[in-house]
Amino acid sequence: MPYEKELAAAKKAVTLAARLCQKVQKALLQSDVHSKSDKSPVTVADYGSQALVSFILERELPSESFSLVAEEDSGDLRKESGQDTLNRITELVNDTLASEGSNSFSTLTTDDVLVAIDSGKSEGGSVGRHWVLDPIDGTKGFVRGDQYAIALALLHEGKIVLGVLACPNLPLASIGSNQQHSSSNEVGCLFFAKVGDGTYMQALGGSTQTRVHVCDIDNPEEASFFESFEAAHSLHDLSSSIAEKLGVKAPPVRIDSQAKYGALSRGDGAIYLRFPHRGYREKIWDHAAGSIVVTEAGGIAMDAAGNPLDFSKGKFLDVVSGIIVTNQKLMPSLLTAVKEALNEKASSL
Ligand SMILES: Nc1ncnc2c1ncn2[C@@H]1O[C@H](COP(=O)(O)O)[C@@H](OP(=O)(O)O)[C@H]1O
Ligand SMILES: [Mg+2]
Ligand SMILES: [Mg+2]
Ligand SMILES: [Mg+2]
Repeated sequence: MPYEKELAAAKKAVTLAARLCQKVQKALLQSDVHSKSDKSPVTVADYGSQALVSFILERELPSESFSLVAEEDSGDLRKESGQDTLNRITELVNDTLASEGSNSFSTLTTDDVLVAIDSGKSEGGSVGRHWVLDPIDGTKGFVRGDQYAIALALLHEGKIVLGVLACPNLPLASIGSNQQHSSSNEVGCLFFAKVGDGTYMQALGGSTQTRVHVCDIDNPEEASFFESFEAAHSLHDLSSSIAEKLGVKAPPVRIDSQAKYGALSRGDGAIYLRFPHRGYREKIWDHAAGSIVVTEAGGIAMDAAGNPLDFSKGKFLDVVSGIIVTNQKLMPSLLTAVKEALNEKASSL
C-alpha cells in the first residue's frame, strides 16, 4: 500500500508530540509563553513538538530525503535570552522520547534540538515530497486550556496524500450541538487519512480505529457550523450572515484549531467557515492535515469562490476571501450563500 510506512511514522511522531503538549498544558507557566515578531504566541510546547516530530520522522524514514515545511524556527532560541527556554525544551523532548520506552537513541543535546527545529525550513512546492507541520495549531486555545491540534501532512507532487491530526482535548464522543448526552467523557482523538483510503479515528494512544464520515445532512435547517474561537482569526459577522442566508438555525460552535476539521470529519457539525481579516495570508500547515481528513471522510474544502485548495505554491495557501468546508450535498447552496453575503459586504463598504 502506498504511504503505509509514512503514515505509521507520522502517527508515531504526532502521538509523541501530543504527549509532550499535554504535559506542558497541565503545567503551563507564564514564562513558557513567548511572543514572535508577528505577535502570535509560541510556547515551549510548540518548539518541543516541532523538534520531536522532525526528529522522529527522520529516524523512522532514514532512506528518504527529508523536507519539512513547519511553522516555527529557532531564531529566538539561539539568542542569549532564549537559553533557559532551549534547555527546558531539550529536557521535555528527552523526557518524552524516554517515555516512548525504546533505548535506541542517545540523549539529544540543545544543538540537536535546534537542528531538528530548523529542519522545518523547507519551502514546499509542487515537486517531490514535503512534510507539512503545525506543531501546535491553535496556540491561543492551548494557552487558554482549550482545543488545539498537532497537524502533520505529506505533500507529494503538489497534492496532500496523507494527514494526521492529534486533538488531545477533543472528546471521543460527538461535540455536535444537537447530540444526545454521551456517557463517555474520555478526551483525546487521533484522526488520520491516506489518499483514496478514507479517514479513521482512534483514541490518542489507543489502537482500535473506526472509519469516520462527514454528516449527510442536506437540509441547512438541521446543520450546525464551526468557526474560530478567536474573532481576530475569522469574521464572525460574515459567517453569521452566510449561515442566516443558508437557513442554518443553530448558533455557531466556536473552537480553536484544526480540531474543527476533525470534528467535521466524523459528522459532529456540517459546515466550517473561515474568513480571515483583510490582508491575512493563510499558511499551508493550518489546513493541510485537516483538509485531507475531511475530504477522505467525504467532505469538500474550497475557497470562498469555489476553487480547490492549492497546497503546491510554497508555504502560503492563497485563497479567494476565505475557506469553506462542508459535505457534497450542502456545498452548492453554501457557495451561493457565500457569494451573496460577500456581494452584500462589498456593496456596503
Ligand atoms: N489574523 C489572523 N487571521 C487568520 N488566521 C490567523 C490570524 N492570526 C493567526 N492566524 C492563524 O490561525 C491559526 C489558528 O486558527 P483557529 O482560529 O482556527 O484556531 C493560527 O495557528 P497557530 O495557533 O498554529 O499559530 C494562525 O496560523
Ligand atoms: Mg502560530
Ligand atoms: Mg496553526
Ligand atoms: Mg502553530
